Amino acid sequence: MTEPFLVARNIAKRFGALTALANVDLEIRSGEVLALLGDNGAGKSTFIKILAGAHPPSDGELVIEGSPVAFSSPKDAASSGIATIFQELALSENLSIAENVFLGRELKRSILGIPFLKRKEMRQRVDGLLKELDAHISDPEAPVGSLSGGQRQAVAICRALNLNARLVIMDEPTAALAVAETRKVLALTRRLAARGCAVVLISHNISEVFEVADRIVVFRRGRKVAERLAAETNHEEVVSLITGAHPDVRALEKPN
Ligand SMILES: Nc1ncnc2c1ncn2[C@@H]1O[C@H](COP(=O)(O)OP(=O)(O)OP(=O)(O)O)[C@@H](O)[C@H]1O
Repeated sequence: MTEPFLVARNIAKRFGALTALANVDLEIRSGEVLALLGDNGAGKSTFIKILAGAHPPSDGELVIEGSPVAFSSPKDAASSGIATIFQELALSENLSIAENVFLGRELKRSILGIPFLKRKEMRQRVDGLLKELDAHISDPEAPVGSLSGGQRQAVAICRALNLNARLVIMDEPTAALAVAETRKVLALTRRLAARGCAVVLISHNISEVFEVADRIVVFRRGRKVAERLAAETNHEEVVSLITGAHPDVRALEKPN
């Protein structure tokens, strides 16, 4: 088996007296969609915020391709190849797709000391990424504000790929989408993995998770309580792992 892209070892996060995460060990592999499931408050968001450099862990370490990393900001995580696509997407409504994809890192050339944007090159790069993702957008010059929810997800994914992301974390990407758009975003998720990215997907929709995930990890009360290959589990078992009715979880949670 290939080396994982990222290993989380014994991760804990405390907020004052509250333990949001404890003893989380997890491997995230390139080319794989890993779904993170768990009830409200299980610790999923806290965990991805640690991966994304938004929170430092209270304990434990993250190791990327064999080397320990310590992020002090989301920028640090981004330079290690980690991109997070939060539900809000953080796109600029009145800018075009290419402008959004290159925001803050525009390609420029200098003529007689005056900087000019390399618009054509940026547009070509974005067209290439959209094509690779099989995302059809009829007018790439249109402002992002006029795009559908699924198309916006595609733009956010293009931005991540343009930053050379090796791990893309998607937080409930389909929560606000209609059925047809959901299908497209799930297909995009698979294509990211096929391209060699590691993908972590947070979702509350178990059927959707079975459509795209290779592996399923369940968090409960701040702990990782189960890890399964999607092909070796089923909807019913996953529900019982989330609710704690599963015998494995009951054994873990039994008071000493
Ligand atoms: N910044 C914070 N300060 C204090 N407590 C926090 C903070 N962030 C999260 N928590 C607490 O940590 C625990 C885990 O929350 P987290 O948001 O990670 O869960 P979740 O699994 O993502 O849930 P949801 O699906 O509702 O987003 C909760 O008890 C939450 O109240």
